[in-house]
Formats: sequence, C-alpha cells, structure tokens
Amino acid sequence: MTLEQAKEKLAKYGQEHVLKYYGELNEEEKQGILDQIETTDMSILEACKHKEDLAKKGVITPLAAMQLDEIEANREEFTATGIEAIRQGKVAAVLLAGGMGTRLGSDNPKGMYNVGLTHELYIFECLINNLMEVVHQADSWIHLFVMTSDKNNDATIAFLKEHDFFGYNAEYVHFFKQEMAAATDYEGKIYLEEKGKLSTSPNGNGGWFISMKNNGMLDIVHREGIEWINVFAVDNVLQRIADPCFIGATIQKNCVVGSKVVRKNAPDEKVGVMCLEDGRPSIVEYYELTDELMNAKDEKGEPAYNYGVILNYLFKVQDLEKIMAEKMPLHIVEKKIPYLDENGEPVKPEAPNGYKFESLVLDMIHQMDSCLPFEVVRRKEFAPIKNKTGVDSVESARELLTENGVVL
Ligand SMILES: CC(=O)N[C@H]1[C@@H](OP(=O)(O)O)O[C@H](CO)[C@@H](O)[C@@H]1O
Repeated sequence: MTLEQAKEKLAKYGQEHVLKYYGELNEEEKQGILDQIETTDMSILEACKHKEDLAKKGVITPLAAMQLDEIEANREEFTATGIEAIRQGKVAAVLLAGGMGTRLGSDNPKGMYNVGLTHELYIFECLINNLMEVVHQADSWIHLFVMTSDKNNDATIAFLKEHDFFGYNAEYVHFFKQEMAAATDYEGKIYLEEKGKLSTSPNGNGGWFISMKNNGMLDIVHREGIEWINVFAVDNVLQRIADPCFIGATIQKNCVVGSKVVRKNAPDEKVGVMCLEDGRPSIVEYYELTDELMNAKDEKGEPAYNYGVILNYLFKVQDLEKIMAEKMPLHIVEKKIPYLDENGEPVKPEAPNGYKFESLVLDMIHQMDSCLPFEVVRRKEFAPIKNKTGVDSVESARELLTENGVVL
C-alpha cells in the first residue's frame, strides 16, 4: 500500500494520527507500518461507537446435554463410528495456541510451559500424548493444525521441531497464524506501540477458521477429504482430542457441531454455559451470565444451565464453510495496552486504558443449526491451566494429571 492509499484509508476511519512519526522512520519501518495499515480491519473500530449493540443476546432457554449414562450405554457403537471416520481421514484437529504463558509467569508460548516435577513435561507434550492414544487406537494419523499468533509463531515452531513433535508425524502437523486486531483508546483511536507500529493483539479464538482459510489450510482440508474439525484449547492438559466416542455420537445424532461439556461445580464457575438462544444452539460466557440464568431451575429442581463448555468443539467443515461469509459479533475487552505518550515515550499502563476487539469461537456455535452438548467426566478430561496457583492452575492440573496416571 502506498502512503497516499494509507492516508485515504486512515482518513475514512479517523485514524490519521498513527502516521505522526512517519517522517522519522527508516525505509523498512515505513513499509512495516504501511503493511500494517493495509492488513488491519478498521471497520471493527466503528464498533466502539455502538458498543451497546454488540453481542446482544436473544431469548435464552435450556438445552439438554447427552449425559454420561446415555453415553456409556452407547459407547461401543459411538466409538466404532468415530474410529471409522478417523480411519477414512475425515477428522482433523485444530489446536488453539496463539497465547503466551504470561499469567503463569512465563514469556514463552503457553504450550511450552513445563508442568513436570521430576522430569520435563510440557503442555504441548501432554496434548500430543493424548492425541497419540487415538492415533494408536485408530491405527491412523490425524492431521493436527496448530494456530499460533504473531507473538509466538516462531518460538512455537522451533520448540516443536526441537522436540521432534514429541513423536508425532511431522507430515501431519501444520501451522497457521491467527490474525491481529488493532487496540484502541476509549475513543476508538488506535494506539501506537512504537513509532512505526500499531498496537495490535490476537483477534480472539473466533477467527480460527477464517485464519485457516487465509493461510491456505483449507487446501489441505479439501485435498485430504477432511469433514470434521475438532478445535480445542491449549490450556487443558487432560483434553481428549479427536475422541472417537464424541465424534461418533455427534455423527449419529446428526448434529453439525458437538461440544464437550462438564457439569458445573458451582453456579458461578468460570465456564461458558450451553443453552438455546432464540431456539438455536448458543453459549453464554461466564462473565455475561445473569444471576437469573445462574440460579434458574428446571422442572426437576436442578440448575437449568448446568453444563459448562470446556472449549472442545467438533465442527462439520461443510457448515463452517457456509457461515464463513457471515459477520461474527465482536466482543470488546478492556485491557492494559502499552502505548506511546504525546512525547513519543513508551508507557506500560498499570490500569486498563483501552479496548481490544475479539470474536469468540462460542459465537460460531450460534451460527450452526444443531449442536450436541456431550457430557464428559470432569476429573478425567478437564484440567485447565489458567493461573499459577489456586483454581484452574498449574497446581490443580498437576493433581489431576497424577490422578489420571501421568507421571510428573
Ligand atoms: C471465549 C471462549 O472460548 N471462552 C472459553 C474459555 O474461557 P477462558 O476465559 O479462556 O477461561 O475456556 C473455558 C474453559 O476453560 C470455556 O468455558 C470458555 O467458554
């Protein structure tokens, strides 16, 4: 993009200030900021002006989950169907790993965190070990797509190569980067991180399929005849990936999405809850859950919204492609954003000073016609590492790993 074109685009969105230091930049930096201006979706900044209209929910009603007893009664049949789909190469997995281990006190990609005590055991390693169990069971490799971000792509690739992909077949591992979104002040003006660099952050986990497309990954999906994609989060070390029983149940129930859920351990547990919204499958994120929904009871007196998602979804590719052109709701998150002050000096704020814009994978569920919430045993499949200590931490995950026979 030329300087003229950049100016034109910036003027349209009232962001001309980002070129304030353009004259001071060297040629490479100039090109850098022009490229950034070209690739940044600025229409989303308009969102700031209509904050109230964003991500508004419709009428929420309960959605029943397939519970453990029903799953047990059909385990063999579901598993056989799932294994068959895997053997036919119809199933792939997508690891959402764009994040850093900042909250764990690490500067590395989150997946590089070592949860081992007497020997090294990295989060990535735990996940690959889990997937390997299915590879052995099905006697078939499963394509694993790894979503990284600008912040951690090179480190992630180098780390996995250095460790020989923890025994996974490298031909079945593919990397792609999630896109970045601009971060702004409270007036919707983009911050500068450096004189030649807009302040940006990963665009949320809802952009994963579009990013796969933009990075040429769908060519692989089509070439290989992949029909189902299991997306999952990097932070859950007990995550069962490409679980044949889950895949089989989703296929047999004729659903276009499956979502692994756990019975909530408290009404205010920090998990999104499965529900129907205006009659379609949906998820209300924990910070948007009203007291009324939190305490609602069904006819049996049980909590009506009792199934929390563990960020493990199985999507039908065909249906993902159908919704690709649809706009996703944007979530605005208040954050501490490093920026340059009036004198061009870098500032690391102590308190939130602006917005980041994210689209969320759970909003994709609402765009789908049907979803099977599939209950799993919490202590066998859910050990998320969000913090260093306390609830959902390295400590609690270690306890659960040990309980499941993993030697730390
Ligand atoms: C946008 C999104 O996918 N949020 C997920 C995700 O939330 P966190 O804020 O990352 O903890 O993980 C939770 C499970 O650990 C899940 O319940 C929730 O819905």
